[in-house]
Amino acid sequence: MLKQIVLASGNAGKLREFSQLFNSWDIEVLPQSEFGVTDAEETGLSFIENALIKARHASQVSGLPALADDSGLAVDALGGAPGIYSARYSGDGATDKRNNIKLLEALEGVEEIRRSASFHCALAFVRSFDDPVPLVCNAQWRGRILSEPVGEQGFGYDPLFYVASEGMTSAQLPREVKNRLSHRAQAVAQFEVMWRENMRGIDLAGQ
Ligand SMILES: O=P(O)(O)OP(=O)(O)OP(=O)(O)OC[C@H]1O[C@@H](n2cnc3c(O)ncnc32)[C@H](O)[C@@H]1O
Ligand SMILES: [Mg+2]
Repeated sequence: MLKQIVLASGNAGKLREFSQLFNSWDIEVLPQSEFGVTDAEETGLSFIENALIKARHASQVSGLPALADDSGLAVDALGGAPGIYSARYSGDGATDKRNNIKLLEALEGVEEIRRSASFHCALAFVRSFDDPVPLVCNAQWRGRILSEPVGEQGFGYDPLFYVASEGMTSAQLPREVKNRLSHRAQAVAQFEVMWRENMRGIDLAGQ
């Protein structure tokens, strides 16, 4: 039986990674745009709260179970900023490029050893919009912010995020390597364990 869940995101970079990360699953993960779901207002104060808001919204509009990702970059020297505001960091009309420029400006003059940072990813899965027992996972990926962008792959802050174990930025990593190491990959691995424990034998919204 093919099970469908809605992926509550409008971010093309995330959607691409999720389609690779869920490639071997026996569920069909469809982007929210296919169900006419528009972006929810992210009013939470944590990645987890925002992930739940987005998942509940997508489930309410589509009538299907939904999975949402709320993620971002926390820079230690900036007290964890931009954090949950990563997508909106450069204000109205924010783009990945403008966000990266703003980050470089904020870190100007900060020495290499103090440029540590982490990507965070919270995933929330709800069977229905009012699901009282959502599945929630949270993971992080440590790195360091460079002084200029390097690499063409990935999206968002990837060109500035240096991964010491690989000796390159996450925008230089082959996609299968990012999909093994990243905050999102780790959160999906946690989600897979929860899914196996919780969803065995449970029909998704009667599908
Ligand atoms: O809310 P949705 O619709 O999913 O799309 P979004 O782009 O607004 O997503 P978020 O609210 O979760 O904001 C995530 C921010 O963190 C950045 N980000 C998240 N994961 C990333 C990754 O793997 N590589 C680079 N940047 C990432 C991304 O570029 C955004 O600026
Ligand atoms: Mg968002």
